[in-house]
Amino acid sequence: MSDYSSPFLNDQLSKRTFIFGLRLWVIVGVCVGAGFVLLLFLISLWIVSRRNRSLSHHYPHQHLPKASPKTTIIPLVTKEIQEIRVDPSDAKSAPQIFQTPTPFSEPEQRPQSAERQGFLPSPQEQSPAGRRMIHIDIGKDHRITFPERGSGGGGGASSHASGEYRSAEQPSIAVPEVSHLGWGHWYTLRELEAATGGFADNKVIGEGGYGIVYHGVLEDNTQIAVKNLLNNRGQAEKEFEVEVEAIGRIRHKNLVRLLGYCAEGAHRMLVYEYVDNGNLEQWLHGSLGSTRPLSWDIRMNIILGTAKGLMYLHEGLEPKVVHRDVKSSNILIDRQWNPKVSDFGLAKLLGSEKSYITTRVMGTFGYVAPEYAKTGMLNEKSDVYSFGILIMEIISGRNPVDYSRPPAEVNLVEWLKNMVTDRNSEGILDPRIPERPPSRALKKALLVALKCVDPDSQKRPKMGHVIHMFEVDDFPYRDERRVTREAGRAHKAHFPDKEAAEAGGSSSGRYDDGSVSTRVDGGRELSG
Ligand SMILES: Nc1ncnc2c1ncn2[C@@H]1O[C@H](COP(=O)(O)OP(=O)(O)OP(=O)(O)O)[C@@H](O)[C@H]1O
Repeated sequence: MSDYSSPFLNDQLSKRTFIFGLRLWVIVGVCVGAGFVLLLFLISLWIVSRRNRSLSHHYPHQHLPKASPKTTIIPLVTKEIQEIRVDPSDAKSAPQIFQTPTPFSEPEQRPQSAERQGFLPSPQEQSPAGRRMIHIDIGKDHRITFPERGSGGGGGASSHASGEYRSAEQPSIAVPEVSHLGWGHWYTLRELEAATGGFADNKVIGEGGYGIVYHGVLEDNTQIAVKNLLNNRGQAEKEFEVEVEAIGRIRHKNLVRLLGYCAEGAHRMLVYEYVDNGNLEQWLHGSLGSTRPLSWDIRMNIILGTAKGLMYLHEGLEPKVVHRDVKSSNILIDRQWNPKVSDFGLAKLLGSEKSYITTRVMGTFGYVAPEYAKTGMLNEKSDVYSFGILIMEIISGRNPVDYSRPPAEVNLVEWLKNMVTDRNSEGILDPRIPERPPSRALKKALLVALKCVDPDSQKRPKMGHVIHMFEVDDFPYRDERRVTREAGRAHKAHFPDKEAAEAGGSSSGRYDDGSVSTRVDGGRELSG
């Protein structure tokens, strides 16, 4: 059968056809080829349509410019996205997206959607040179372009900001040249060197636990404080990230504003607004205060402003931010005597309604809440405790712990409590305060301070309550008794055993306003 059909098939295929006299096998070959090409074309069409469908699923608003009001669009990128980072150590890394706390009380800053934020990465494209480009829109007029670095070459980023353009082909550096983050700037090392005279010694403002702080002036004459982190210390790099992510977007007139940061090679720097009137420690205990002591009104303004800054961290953000190192050197003062809380390096984000067990206890001796020091249990009430110590420091002009004083006065809380129980509130006042404050105002401030250092953290007021107590004018009639009662509680915070020993066979009775009196030391009365 095959012997017969083969020559027959050959004959048939070799016959000439009417199409240009071509042989049949040529026509068949052309048809098979054309069919194959058509098949490939259809397959590619199918793949493209599938890809489009998947994109429209992930980024629906790109294809739905006007979403129906009834349609809730949940973008892939969440509302909290505020920062994009490229890991300079990994040439192939994709931009990473971080979540940071969302301020509640600033609706105009609250991101409405990833679309409004302009954070949606556009599809990756091919550059003319064949390198992959990643474009990220970060605001109305801002776009960062990351060329993917090839194996041999350095990468860079171009930024288009309000007409400004920096070419991606500029000198090969390993990180973005200048970028406008959603909340601030990515500064280059070069820019910060230029601003600080090459990090000159005469530009050093001070040195803290995490690095040296320099004063700088940017090209546009903006004054800045550059904190150069010692990232060779394990903790500093971590603190850097915590600080950047936690406070980049936070805006409040009583909080020092982070303008941006620099991360080039091993360098890690934070760039802050420059606050130009020293810090509270310098005004209370340093040269600034000895030449021009702060008035009572200024001190009260500093207490109230600091309370407002802390209240914003605790009650105006979700998740809330616990400062963890409230102290006088972290309260900067501007020319209008407004306080600005600085140094969020110790800040740790907390989920609402729960305490956080920290990996290590941090903070500054003399300001640390007893429960925090003992257990590492941390919540915003630890800040309230430190704030209570700060009020005492501001009123008395004394350091929280001062070993140059007689033993009974070394600890500020103990000394202050003794002064209160001896009904000598006036003796607590910093003798350098030019004018004596009204007695009522002094007692109110002492009462609030003592409430803040209550040994029971649950009984400490929230910062919002603290502000209320300062602002309302209905200070309790029997204020003296309340102050001494709080003094008793404060004493227990530091010296629970000593208190019991001192009290010995103490007796107690109840006042008609519900307060309880305790007799100690053979007759001296503490109300509590
Ligand atoms: N934004 C700023 N504007 C002006 N001065 C600043 C600014 N930030 C910090 N300083 C000053 O720089 C110095 C060092 O500050 P830094 O916060 O690093 O350390 P610290 O608060 O003294 O100690 P710690 O690191 O233990 O908190 C301080 O004198 C501080 O007042």
